[in-house]
Amino acid sequence: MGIEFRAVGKTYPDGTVAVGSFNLSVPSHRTVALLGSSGCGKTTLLRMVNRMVEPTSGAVLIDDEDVRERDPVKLRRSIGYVMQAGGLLPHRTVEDNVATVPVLDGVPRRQARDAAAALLERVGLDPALARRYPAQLSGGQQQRVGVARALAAEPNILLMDEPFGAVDPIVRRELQDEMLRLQRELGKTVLLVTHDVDEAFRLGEQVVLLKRHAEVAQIGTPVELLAHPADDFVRSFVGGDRADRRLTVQDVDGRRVAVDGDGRPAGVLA
Ligand SMILES: Nc1ncnc2c1ncn2[C@@H]1O[C@H](COP(=O)(O)OP(=O)(O)OP(=O)(O)O)[C@@H](O)[C@H]1O
Repeated sequence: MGIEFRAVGKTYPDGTVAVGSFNLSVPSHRTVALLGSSGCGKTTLLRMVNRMVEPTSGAVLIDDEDVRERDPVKLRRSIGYVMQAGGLLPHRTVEDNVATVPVLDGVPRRQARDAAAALLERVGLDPALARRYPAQLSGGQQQRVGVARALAAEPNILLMDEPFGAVDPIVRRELQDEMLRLQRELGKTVLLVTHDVDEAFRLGEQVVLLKRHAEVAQIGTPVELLAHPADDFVRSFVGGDRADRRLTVQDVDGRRVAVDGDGRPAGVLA
């Protein structure tokens, strides 16, 4: 399932221009990261895919069909959506949070709960946590539940809005690794929003770096953005001018060690 943005614009009723005119093709089974500073329009773009926000110009297509042709409720249920801090329902248990959409879609509750238990395991959670409420979980566990919930309706498309933003860097890294593992197994079409360069580079096969009004500064693989930044804005955003990204090689007793611009070792070359 591919997603296409065709000259999409969004001006909110109060006159705020969130998105000028945005074009992008997200191929099936790929992970594309929308990267940019706060307020550049990332969330607005993401929400136009599942019609939580309607564009004021242009169109969003899924598999060549304009999403406006689709019933918004059905469309939303058919697309996984992972929000910052999990976005869980506080008064429902973990298993019921995960089972909510399948039950709405007509799956018997018992069956949906069994499927939820399997999904919790799949995202690396102990099924014993299924009966807890979200507040009884750590931030990282809540975010894993958020991913399980988004996967519960077996969507082909997964939208992720700063999904791992609310946890410390170590847990964040674990969640990113888990996401990469899951994505290798599942091969969903993933559109991810983040303001974190490292997250975009770790998870995104393609990275779309945005300026204000969702103007595209550059689209490319992480390697392309680092090696061939289109301009100073891109170079500065991706850290090409940052000492901790600039590596040199030093010979240490016959082994080649990569050292960053501040002299800290970054790794050993094989
Ligand atoms: N409902 C709304 N009404 C008016 N303006 C809005 C609305 N939602 C967002 N905006 C504005 O549109 C612009 C883009 O917002 P958006 O949330 O898409 O950006 P973002 O890149 O996701 O930012 P962040 O990373 O801070 O969430 C901002 O200027 C924001 O204030």
